[in-house]
Amino acid sequence: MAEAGRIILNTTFLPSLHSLHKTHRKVAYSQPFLHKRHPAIQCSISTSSDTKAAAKVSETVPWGCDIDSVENAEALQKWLSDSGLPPQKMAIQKVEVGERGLIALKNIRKGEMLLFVPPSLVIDADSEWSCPEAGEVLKQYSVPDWPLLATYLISEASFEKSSRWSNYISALPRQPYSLLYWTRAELDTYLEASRIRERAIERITNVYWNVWIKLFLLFIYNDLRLRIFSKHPHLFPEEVFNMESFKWSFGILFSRLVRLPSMDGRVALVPWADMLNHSCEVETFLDYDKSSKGVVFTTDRPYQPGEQVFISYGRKSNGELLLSYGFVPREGTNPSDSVELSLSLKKSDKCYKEKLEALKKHGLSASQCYPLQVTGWPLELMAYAYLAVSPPSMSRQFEEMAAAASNKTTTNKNIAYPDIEEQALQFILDSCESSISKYTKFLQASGSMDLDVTSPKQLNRRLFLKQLAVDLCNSESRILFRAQYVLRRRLRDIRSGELRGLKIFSGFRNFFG
Ligand SMILES: C[S@@+](CC[C@H](N)C(=O)[O-])C[C@H]1O[C@@H](n2cnc3c(N)ncnc32)[C@H](O)[C@@H]1O
Repeated sequence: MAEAGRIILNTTFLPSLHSLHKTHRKVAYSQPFLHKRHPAIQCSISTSSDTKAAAKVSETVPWGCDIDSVENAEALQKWLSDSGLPPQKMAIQKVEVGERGLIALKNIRKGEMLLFVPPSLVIDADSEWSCPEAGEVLKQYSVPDWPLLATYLISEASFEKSSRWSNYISALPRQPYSLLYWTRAELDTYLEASRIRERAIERITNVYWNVWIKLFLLFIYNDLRLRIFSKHPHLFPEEVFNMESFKWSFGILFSRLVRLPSMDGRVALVPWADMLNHSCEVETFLDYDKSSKGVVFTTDRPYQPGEQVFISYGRKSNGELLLSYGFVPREGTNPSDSVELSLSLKKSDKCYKEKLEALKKHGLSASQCYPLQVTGWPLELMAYAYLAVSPPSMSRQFEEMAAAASNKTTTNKNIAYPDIEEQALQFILDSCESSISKYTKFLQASGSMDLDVTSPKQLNRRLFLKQLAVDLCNSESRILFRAQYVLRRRLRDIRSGELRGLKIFSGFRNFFG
């Protein structure tokens, strides 16, 4: 699950998950159906109509809370303290950035260690189930961590108060902010200009619509249903384990799961720590501290009482943050922001076949996306542009260009062909401008966009989604405008002959510096 692995919080902690298991508090387990389970909503799978999809959006699971509910978070805080969380220098509060977050109660120094969530309060693949038979069955089928945890969360949620995690689950958002909750129609309408739309559709596809089943076989609901749930309906009743409840649990995992790279990539939910919001201005992340035996992080700036404390979810673009976590940082605040620029070979190219063959040899295709940043772009992008514009007389260099265009090869990327440099830069500029025109069209239309709503609640949601889309488009188009400016200037210089022959553009990584 490379994609899922890429979007989880950037952190390394907990030396052994088996040690977590050992220290788990003993709980009185309930037998399936001795306790009444809370059914999740009934739903059917439909891909046929956008109207149906839009109607389904209001359906939510019957557990969790409103995304900004502080009452449930306070109950969580109390339960955590009673369950072994040591006194904290922070408290959960409503915040301006991120709905709820952790606020400093006292002065916090730079370099101070905070949190100390003990292993017994961490949820991972070894956590004990309120319905142990269900856990056993998933283990028998060797279900990987992501779908296992998704199923675990639903199972525990359905046991309501009899689950030891009921206070935690009650404080989780009923509808996490995630593109998973955007319908196909909403993605089409709001993210028309951004490449992130395709990524979002892929992700939704991964989780619900089975198109990438070969790649993510064990990670999707249908696979679990067909292979496991249908064979054990008494343990996994469909009124609890259905599309809607999986959408919720995957939404929770995408936005709150913490990676444990030092544990061979194992993953965990860390109550309390997962109340920390992301800031692009901090570098600190969650970790396991062997001496204090808890999940901690070390501040990289001081905080005064009342200030919100942040961690980093990793160096991600605004699009990636929207995709996984459902928010877009303020424009210009994210140094890791990037936009994907799509480049394609021209079908009319006399050497189309040869170029495509060379690309395929290096794992590339006729269309490739490369990330543009406000500070520059990868050398691979320039190599692809050289290949795309090179004439038949350069066919012997196709191989070298294709190799340099691939980030899978270690060959020299720093190639330069002064004779075709102008065409290559013009080729990139054309792609940039075609992308810019899509953004401009969207941003112009967004002012008068028909939100197509039938209720005030739906209006709020659509306004919120539209604002996210506008923020993303503004930040992505800002990068494209910067690239356009630099490319035009460079072309003007080349054309006016000032730079011709000087070959000073061999290193493009710091192109904008
Ligand atoms: C790990 S949770 C953090 C706690 C969360 N704010 C809550 O109330 O449960 C991640 C979620 O917090 C929100 N979030 C985190 N950082 C944010 C930020 N910088 N701006 C806006 N929302 C943010 C997003 O909704 C994200 O999906």
